[in-house]
Amino acid sequence: MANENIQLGQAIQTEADSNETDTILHTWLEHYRPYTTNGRCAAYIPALAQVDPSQLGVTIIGPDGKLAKSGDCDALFTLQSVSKVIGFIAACVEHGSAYVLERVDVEPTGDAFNSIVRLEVHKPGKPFNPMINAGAITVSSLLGGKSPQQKIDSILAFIEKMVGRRVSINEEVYQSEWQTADRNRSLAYYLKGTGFLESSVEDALEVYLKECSIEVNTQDIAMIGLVLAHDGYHPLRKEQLFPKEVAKLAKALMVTCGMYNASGKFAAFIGVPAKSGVSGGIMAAVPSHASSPGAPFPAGCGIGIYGPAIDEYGNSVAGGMLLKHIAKEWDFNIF
Ligand SMILES: NC(=O)CC[C@H](N)C(=O)O
Repeated sequence: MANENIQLGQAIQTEADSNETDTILHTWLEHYRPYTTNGRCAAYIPALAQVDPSQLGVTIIGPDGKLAKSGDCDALFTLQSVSKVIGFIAACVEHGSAYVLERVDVEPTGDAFNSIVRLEVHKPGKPFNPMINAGAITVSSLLGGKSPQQKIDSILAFIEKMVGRRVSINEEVYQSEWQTADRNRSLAYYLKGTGFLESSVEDALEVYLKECSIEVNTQDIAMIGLVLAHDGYHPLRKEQLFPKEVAKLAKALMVTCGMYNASGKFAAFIGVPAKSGVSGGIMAAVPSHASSPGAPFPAGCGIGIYGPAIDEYGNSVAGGMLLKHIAKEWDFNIF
C-alpha cells in the first residue's frame, strides 16, 4: 500500500505543463486574498479560532494527473463538514443507499447546518439530509465497524484509497470540538429518542467529531472531488472505488445542500457540486464538459480550496469568490 501511495503522488507531482495554469490561478488567488478580511475563522470551535484568517489556497487535479495549485495549498486543515460527503458515501457502500436513505432524507432545509428546529416539525424526526449535522450524526452511526475506532478506521482507509496517503485526526481540534459539542449532543439525543441512531449517543458523536477533525490539505480534497467528478472511478488508480449511483446521489446532495443555507446561491451563481466545512475547506467536483476554447481541465477535475475566514453561513468567503471566478473563466458551471 505504501508504494502505491508514493506512485500516486508522483504521478501528480511530475506533471510538467501546469505552469501557465498555475500563473493564472495565482493571479486570481492573490486578487481574492484581501477578501478574507470580510470573514472570520469559526469561533465556536476554540481550536479553529486560532488559525491565520488570511490564508487562501487552491489545488485543481485533472484525470490525467495534471495539477494546478496556488497559495496556501499545502496548509493543513480539518475536514469538518466536507467529511459529511465521505461519511455518506461510506455508509452507502456499507449498507446500500436504500438502507441509508430510510434513515436520512435528501431534502434541503434552508436552515443552518446545526439547526434542530425541523427535527421535531418533520415527523417522525427523520433528518432532512446527510449534509447537515443531524443527518451526518445519523450517518456516523451507520458506518462499517462495531466500535467508534473501527468506524473511524474504515473512514481513514477509504480516504487513503482516494487521496493516496494516510491522513490522521487532529487531536487538538477533536478535543476542542468534543468539549464544546453541546448542540451536536442535543441533536444526537433527539435522534436517539426518535430511533434514528444505530449506536449510543456518545459513540455516534465520537465518530462524527473525529471524522470532522481529520486533517487534510487542498490536494487531498481535490483528489476526492476528482473521484466524485468521475462517478466513483479513480482515474489515477484506474479503479472504481464506489458505485456510480452513490456518486450521483452525493453530487446531487452537494448541489442542493452542500453549502448549507447558501446552497441555492452557489448553484445559481457558481454551478458546481461543492461541499464546504467551517474550517474553510471547499471540495468541488467538475465533470467532463464543453469548456471555453483553450481552458484547462476539459475532461473535468477536482478542486480543493482552503480559506479559513468564513461567512455567516459557514462558507469560506474568499474561497467561494475564487471558486466562482474559476468556474466562470473556465466554464465549469454544470447547468
Ligand atoms: N459546518 C461544519 O463544518 C460543522 C462541523 C462541526 N464539526 C460541527 O459539527 O459543528
